[in-house]
Amino acid sequence: MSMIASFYNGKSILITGATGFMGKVLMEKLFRTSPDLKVIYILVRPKAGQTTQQRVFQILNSKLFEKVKEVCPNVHEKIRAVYADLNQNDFAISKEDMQELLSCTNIVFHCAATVRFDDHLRHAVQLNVTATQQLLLMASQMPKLEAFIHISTAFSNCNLTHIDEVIYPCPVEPKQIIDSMEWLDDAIIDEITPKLIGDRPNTYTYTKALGEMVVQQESGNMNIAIIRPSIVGATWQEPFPGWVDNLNGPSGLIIAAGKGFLRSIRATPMAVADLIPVDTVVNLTLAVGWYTAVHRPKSTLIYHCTSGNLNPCNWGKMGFQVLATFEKVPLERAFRRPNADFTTNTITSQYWNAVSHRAPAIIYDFYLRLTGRKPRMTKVMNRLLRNVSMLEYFVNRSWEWSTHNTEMLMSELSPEDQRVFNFDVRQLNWLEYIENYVLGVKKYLLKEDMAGIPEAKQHLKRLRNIHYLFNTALFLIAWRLLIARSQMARNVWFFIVSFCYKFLSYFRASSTLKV
Ligand SMILES: CCCCCCCCCCCCCCCCCCCCCC(=O)SCCNC(=O)CCNC(=O)[C@H](O)C(C)(C)COP(=O)(O)OP(=O)(O)OC[C@H]1O[C@@H](n2cnc3c(N)ncnc32)[C@H](O)[C@@H]1OP(=O)(O)O
Ligand SMILES: NC(=O)C1=CN([C@@H]2O[C@H](COP(=O)(O)OP(=O)(O)OC[C@H]3O[C@@H](n4cnc5c(N)ncnc54)[C@H](OP(=O)(O)O)[C@@H]3O)[C@@H](O)[C@H]2O)C=CC1
Repeated sequence: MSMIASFYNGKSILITGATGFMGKVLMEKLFRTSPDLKVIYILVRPKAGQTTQQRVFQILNSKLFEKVKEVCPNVHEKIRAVYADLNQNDFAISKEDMQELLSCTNIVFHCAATVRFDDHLRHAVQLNVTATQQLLLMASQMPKLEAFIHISTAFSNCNLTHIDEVIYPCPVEPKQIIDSMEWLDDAIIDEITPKLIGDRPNTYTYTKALGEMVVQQESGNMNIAIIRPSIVGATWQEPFPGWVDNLNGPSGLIIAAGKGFLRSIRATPMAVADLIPVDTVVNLTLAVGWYTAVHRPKSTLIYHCTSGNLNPCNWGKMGFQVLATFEKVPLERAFRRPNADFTTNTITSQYWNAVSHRAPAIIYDFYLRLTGRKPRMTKVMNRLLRNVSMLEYFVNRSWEWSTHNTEMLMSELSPEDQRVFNFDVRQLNWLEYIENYVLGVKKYLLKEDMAGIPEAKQHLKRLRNIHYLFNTALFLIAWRLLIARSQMARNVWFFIVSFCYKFLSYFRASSTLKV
């Protein structure tokens, strides 16, 4: 049997961020491979009109958990949702719940974070730094704690190009930042944010770097490890290929491209697309949890969970495969036909934004107005382009992450564990993975029915015809205007017409001679 799977049996595990993309896959794998685990405590807040219990119920009844229910039919009894808000003091956890968590927890997986790039620094610090500090304080009071696993990001040091499995200090100490957030007002924070984040592109990467420093400083005697995944994408294999349930990272752009909203992007085709499937990240996380608890490394080990140095794929190849998949399985009700132009030039990119994105949106809004409906496409397009501009930093650069610790861990696993908790990204076939990713976006994220594919293809044909018709009409109008205003255009027109006439006469004469 797998050593890692049996390690988690009988354990009480605390997960933050369990309602998130990665947290759900982590829970699913734990229940499926270690159905005899004692309990999983999850810190959940009510959201979107749902109580914590309703949220858990919804997760357990989702497609992702179908296999779990076969292996572990009493999964509902093994999950304990603890009301908690990581933005509040002591996470607003009740005294009784806190007592239970402190006395029972064996392993902590800290996944919760704000992953928004444009979050206000105060909020990002609260969640990614202060909450991490508070959780470490809680963990230090857990007598049965065997390991604390912190999920960071490979981009926490994206201001560097070569990144080792070490913690790089930020100029200002996290404690100072936490203190200053308490008394500075929003306007001053806005003013100092660019200076604080320095050459990082956003508050997310900066606060995740501060979070790592906090982990290092507050580790005390605990067995701690940090995992740094790169861009987390849909599942590769488990529990089934292509599962994804949020718009982060490439998923949102795949939809925007498939629906024909986004047809070009400022991106470097040869830059490495460091995607990593979410099940690979989860397998590594569970292996790290086991290794950290059992082998108790002397220092805090950092594990890069990246693909670029072992099995690189680039954005050009990815865009090509996304488009190829949309040829076979198009999305329904596309706005325009999918296309993926990559340009590295800012002026060309602005030109395409005007011609290929904004102009069609304006024309469509004009059509909506004419038909008595409310125009909305320009607004949607502006928002999309703003969002895309925030991702551009990551698609125009390549990074090198060293993966010594991750490779060391792989060599420590038994062949059975290497199979059950596979995180060897060298085995990943990119073309197959991207195709499944696109299919997953269609099925699980957009909830589109595969039976609608013929209609979607028909719709794309109609869009192609409209496109040809529109271009022909545009050309004729432009030509007509030109002829009316320019003698030279008239001469060219006369030349073309007489040439065609002569050619036709010659053709007719030669065919008459043959008869
Ligand atoms: C020609 C084209 C061809 C393409 C072909 C395709 C080829 C492939 C090319 C691929 C290139 C990929 C590049 C990826 C690079 C990623 C690098 C990551 C590196 C770091 C990795 C990490 O370590 S970090 C984790 C990742 N972190 C994010 O990736 C957050 C980003 N993102 C935000 O920072 C915010 O998103 C941002 C943007 C501020 C907007 O913010 P925003 O407010 O304008 O828009 P939102 O997205 O919030 O919301 C808009 C509406 O979507 C609804 N919605 C929101 N989220 C939802 C959810 N999860 N599920 C359901 N629905 C959701 C929401 O409810 C709104 O709906 P409504 O309007 O009705 O309310
Ligand atoms: N996705 C990616 O591409 C990458 C992610 N990572 C890291 O992986 C981890 C998980 O990311 P991912 O699953 O994608 O992120 P999600 O945004 O999907 O999930 C974030 C989780 O944090 C929880 N959370 C946020 N704020 C609070 C709060 N105030 N109180 C309680 N819970 C809260 C969310 O709960 P709720 O559902 O209530 O909002 C959710 O469960 C993060 O640490 C992230 O930095 C690293 C690299 C890449």
